[in-house]
Amino acid sequence: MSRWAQLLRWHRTQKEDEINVAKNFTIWREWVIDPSGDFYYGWLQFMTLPISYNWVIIICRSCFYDIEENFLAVWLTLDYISDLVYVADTVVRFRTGFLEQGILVCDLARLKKRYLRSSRFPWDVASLLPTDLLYLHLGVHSPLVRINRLLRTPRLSEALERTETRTSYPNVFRIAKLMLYIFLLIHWNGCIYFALSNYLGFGIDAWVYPNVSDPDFGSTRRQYFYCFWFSSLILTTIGDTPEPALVEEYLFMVADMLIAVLVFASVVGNVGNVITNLQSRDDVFFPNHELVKSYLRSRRISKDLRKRVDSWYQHLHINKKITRENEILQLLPDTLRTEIAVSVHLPILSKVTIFQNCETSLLEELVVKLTPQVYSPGEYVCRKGDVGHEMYIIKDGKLAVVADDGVTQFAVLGEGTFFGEISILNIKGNKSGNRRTANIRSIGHSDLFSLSKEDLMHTLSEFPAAKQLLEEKGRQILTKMGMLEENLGEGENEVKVEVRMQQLEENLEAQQTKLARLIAELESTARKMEARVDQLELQTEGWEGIVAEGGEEEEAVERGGGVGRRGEREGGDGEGEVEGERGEGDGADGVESKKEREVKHGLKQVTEVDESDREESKIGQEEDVDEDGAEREEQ
Ligand SMILES: Nc1ncnc2c1ncn2[C@@H]1O[C@@H]2COP(=O)(O)O[C@H]2[C@H]1O
Repeated sequence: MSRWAQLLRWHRTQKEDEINVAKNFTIWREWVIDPSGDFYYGWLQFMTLPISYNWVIIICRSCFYDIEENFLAVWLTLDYISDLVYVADTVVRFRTGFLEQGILVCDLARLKKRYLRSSRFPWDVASLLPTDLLYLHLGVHSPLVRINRLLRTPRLSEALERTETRTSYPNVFRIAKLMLYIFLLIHWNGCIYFALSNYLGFGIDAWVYPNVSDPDFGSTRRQYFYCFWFSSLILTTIGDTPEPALVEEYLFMVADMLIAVLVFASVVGNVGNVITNLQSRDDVFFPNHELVKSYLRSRRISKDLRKRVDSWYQHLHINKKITRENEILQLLPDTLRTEIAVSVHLPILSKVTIFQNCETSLLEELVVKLTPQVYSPGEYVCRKGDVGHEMYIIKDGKLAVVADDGVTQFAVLGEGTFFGEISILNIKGNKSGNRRTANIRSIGHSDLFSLSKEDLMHTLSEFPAAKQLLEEKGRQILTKMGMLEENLGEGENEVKVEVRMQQLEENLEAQQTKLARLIAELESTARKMEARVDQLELQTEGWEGIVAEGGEEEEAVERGGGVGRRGEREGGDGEGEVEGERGEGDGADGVESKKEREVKHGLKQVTEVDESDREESKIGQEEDVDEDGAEREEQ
């Protein structure tokens, strides 16, 4: 039974292994390199080795036969290792992704197509051509056939560029890069000098390399270092080289001197650049001291004040304090700037008592608005009676709340505390309004963060709890100083009564307007009623006439023998209503007497007037109800 179990387990592990292998294979097949990732960067760094090797060794082996012959096995091994790295680099090239609309393209077919079509591809292929096959024809001691390997140099430039952007010391790196180029140039020049000497004949004159049969100049090491020294004398324009005697020697010297001019110019330019960069970095980090100094001199500022300025500068430089952080970071996007500010300042801000329990979002909002400031010993940060424009948070140092004599200290404020909030918070009952309530003096050097009134109010408007805390602390200080209005409650009551009075006056005005409208309406209704009564009287008279004539007409119709007209006339209920129903008839049947029409018309008008009156009064009532309702709400 246990054997079966073992067999089963073995089978299961076998299967798992197979699955893992398949998985790894799939991962490899889909493996794409992010050009901004660490792997790619590491690979570029690695590529500098074979490229540098080829740059240094190929020429060296070609010119110094001893070096070539004595270490051939080493060179051949290194050659083919470097070739393998080149092949691997080509694979990396095929699998390096690129960004399309900000997204990394991982489609291998597209990556392949892109590389094949790129301008780099032919050069990479050329750098990998198996030119070593020429050894068969020229012999194995002809390393110059591998010169095509130098065509991978753009990879070296890419690696150096990447390092320059990544390193924290770009200026040091730039100088190192320049030195590397100069070394390479001197090396190549030294090698060519040795080859030329060999061609012309060692020791034929003072200019060429001395005779190699001389034991002092025969060793390989001596040969190389002599040539390197000679080359560096020419290329660094130090001179003091033996006079050339042959045309070839002159040509070599002329070419070298032209190159030397370029080298010298590029050295001076690059070093100058680095110094300027360092200077401009200092200018951005610290305000320009020289400029301020000359300004102070030209304005004949007192020695004492100038000394204070100097000591402030010294303090900044010695303690590496940066006062222009916001300016330095202003080119960064908001999110990055906030993150940097948070990581730099948040630990200090969260030490501040009032901000300790605040939400992180409030702190993050505040942190980007902080401006670092440095105060020297004895300097006043604010003076009593000044208008307050900002509050301060103490990052480092001690400050004293002092009396007007500048000596008597009421309180000492230390790291993590804040001040200057009272005059910017508009605390109710603050007798000093927006004026500073005290003098604040820096005891030693102090690092503060200032936060402008606008920024603080804007942030606090979204965080009322923090505002209350700040106000509470301010009120406590004001109460201690006796600068808070005590009859604040009475004052509030006065305000309330005034508001109530105003409301009452407004209500009264509204009522008067309404009354005037009602009176006007009443008058117009009375007039209409009078007119209606007159009309009714007139119509009643007409009515009587019709009734009298109607009897005669009916008699006449009956006498005519036609189909009679049945007329129904009903007397109204005092307001007068007439309804007529017509039957079928001919000729004179439908004829209405003039008087009858007049009466009908009159009655209709009366009815219309009556209805419109009713409508009006109804609307009037509704309006009244509305206004009453609104008024009640107001009250
Ligand atoms: N007795 C005190 N103790 C601590 N801080 C004070 C004292 N008096 C005044 N301050 C602070 O000093 C600041 C001076 O400016 P403000 O009036 O704006 O706000 C004041 C308070 O923040």
